[in-house]
Amino acid sequence: MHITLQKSAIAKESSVQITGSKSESNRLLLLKALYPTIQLENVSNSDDSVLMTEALKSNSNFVDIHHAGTAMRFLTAYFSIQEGREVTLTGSKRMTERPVQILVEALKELGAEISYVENEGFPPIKIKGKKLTNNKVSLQANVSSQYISALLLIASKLENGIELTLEGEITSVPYINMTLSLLDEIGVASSFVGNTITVKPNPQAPTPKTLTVESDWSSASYYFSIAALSEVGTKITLSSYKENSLQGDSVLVAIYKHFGVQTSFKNNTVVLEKISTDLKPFSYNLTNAPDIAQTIAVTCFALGIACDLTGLHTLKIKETDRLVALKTEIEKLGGSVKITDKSLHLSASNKIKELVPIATYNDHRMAMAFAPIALKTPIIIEDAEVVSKSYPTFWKDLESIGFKITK
Ligand SMILES: O=C(O)C1=C[C@@H](OP(=O)(O)O)[C@@H](O)[C@H](O)C1
Ligand SMILES: C=C(OP(=O)(O)O)C(=O)O
Repeated sequence: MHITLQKSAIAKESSVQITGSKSESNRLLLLKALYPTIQLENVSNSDDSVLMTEALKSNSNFVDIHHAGTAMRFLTAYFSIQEGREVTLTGSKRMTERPVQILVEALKELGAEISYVENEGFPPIKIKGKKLTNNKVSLQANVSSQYISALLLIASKLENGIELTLEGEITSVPYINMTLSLLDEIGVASSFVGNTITVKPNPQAPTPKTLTVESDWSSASYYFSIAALSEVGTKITLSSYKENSLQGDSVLVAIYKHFGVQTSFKNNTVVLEKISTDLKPFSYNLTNAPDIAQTIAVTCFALGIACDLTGLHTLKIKETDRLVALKTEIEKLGGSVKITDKSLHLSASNKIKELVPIATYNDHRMAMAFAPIALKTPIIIEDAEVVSKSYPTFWKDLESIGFKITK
């Protein structure tokens, strides 16, 4: 479904309720499968979390998790410890191009039995669930933190826990800390010192406990962008958020100050207010928050300012090669972008072409990141339904704050 976003202006004051964090949800869903006394509230309604829930419930020996990267990596670890079960785990065509070798090798070091069904290093994989008896493992930490979180999520169910040595520069660190914090909330002890993470064994179910998932900060990023492109005085209230988030993408609060957006926290909500139009070029290293790269690049383009984004080495193996996708689509709109395999440079420009069809490459974040352009000029978003990977009600929520959308 291709949609057209007419040139829009949003209400002076508006509010949106955003679904739970998909990262927190997919961790907690797995932990709930391991420790059923946990209860969850505000679980994400994203496709990725629905797929995770279904995969954990299913007794089938064939599990397809479509485009869900965290589900692919977390379930690889989960099925490795389901003694006596054999599962073939696969996903979309793109998923069969997203590497899992580092995780598979680490699990094998712990004693897992996993084989590749088609291409060495990539899904589909066949997992024979076993009791894993080793507890020491080292792995390369600069490709995806999801491999590390996957190991940590099952660690407390291993006889001797885990002692994990991280090699090389550690990428997406806040996601590792999120995993450890959630383990802590259910009573699993861990430490992260230098490049070593230790998780203590804990076979016991925690005393019944309800955990409330904070809403998704990556989804909130599109509203930061909308606020940045709106008139001074525009206010958007998002719920349910807290000031001390486990989600690294909450760094948006600091980043969007640069684009004139002031953020305040009030009773589980976050209020974004556009307060100034003083604009300067922007530089930032996004190693800790890769999922907001597209949002920021498009904000800068729409504001007409130059930006230098670094630390983007993980973008090439996400839903699509996001560096190439950003360059291609921003240039269709009239911008000028230079990329390497880990950085993006956008030149300042002051014209945006009208009614350009933006390709989304099965990537929810391409669709959502480009939508705020409609505040400047009409735009077409192709295959707009991709947003359901993380934020199924995105278009409805945009309409509710004043975007004019036609099919
Ligand atoms: O653990 C997680 O929930 C995630 C980790 C990040 O991946 P990488 O560590 O591969 O960068 C992030 O991009 C992804 O959307 C979610
Ligand atoms: C990269 C993402 O997800 P995943 O790796 O879980 O597919 C994302 O949501 O931006």
